[in-house]
Amino acid sequence: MAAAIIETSGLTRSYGDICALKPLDLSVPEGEWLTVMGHSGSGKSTLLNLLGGLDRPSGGSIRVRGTDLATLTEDGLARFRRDSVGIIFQQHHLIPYLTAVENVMMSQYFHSVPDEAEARHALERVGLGHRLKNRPGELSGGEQQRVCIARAIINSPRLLLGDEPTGNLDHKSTMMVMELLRELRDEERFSIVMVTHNQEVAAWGERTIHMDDGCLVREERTKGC
Ligand SMILES: Nc1ncnc2c1ncn2[C@@H]1O[C@H](COP(=O)(O)OP(=O)(O)OP(=O)(O)O)[C@@H](O)[C@H]1O
Repeated sequence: MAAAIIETSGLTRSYGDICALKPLDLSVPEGEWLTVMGHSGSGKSTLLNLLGGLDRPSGGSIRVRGTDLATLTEDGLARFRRDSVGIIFQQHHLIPYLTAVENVMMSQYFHSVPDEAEARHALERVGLGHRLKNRPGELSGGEQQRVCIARAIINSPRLLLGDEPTGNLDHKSTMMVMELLRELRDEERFSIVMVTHNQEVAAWGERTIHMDDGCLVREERTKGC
């Protein structure tokens, strides 16, 4: 059995008197593709934000590759986000007046040093070698999401988090993005945790957990890709 990349114990998150995440024990083996499903408001984004070090737990522990995120300082958490995770959201959050390659270089700037050749290479890997100089408004929704994937993988993260990354895409673009994620994951062997409402998207993962009212209520093995 592979070592765990994620290990949570009694993990909780409350916002005032709203308990968005109730004590959660979750273990994700290195290399697993895990899907998170559940109704709106069931705590999926709350969990993903905690795993990505974008938010801090109210209680319990959360270890990613052995590091207890609750013990990190703000700087330590920023380093964790920079070095260990890549995150893709439903909204692409690209800078509208920068080209595709400049958008990827902007994220390199926060990681280390912008390197245009490396940014071009990342865009070529996601099939956008011919759209390097286009701005987000000139790209389709699927292409914009591929820029986001290039941006998320530029630093070779061990964990890729997706919060409804295909939520705004039509079926064809969704399948292209999923195929791309599968290829990249086969090459890089990173782990994936992906929130989705789409059963077809969930089938690409190896395990699905179902959330309801802040609790993990059920899990199942899925087909995998
Ligand atoms: N910053 C916040 N402040 C207050 N309440 C919040 C905050 N973030 C989330 N919540 C509440 O926590 C609960 C879980 O929210 P969360 O966003 O995790 O749900 P979700 O399953 O991702 O929903 P959706 O599918 O609609 O995105 C909800 O009741 C939500 O209103």
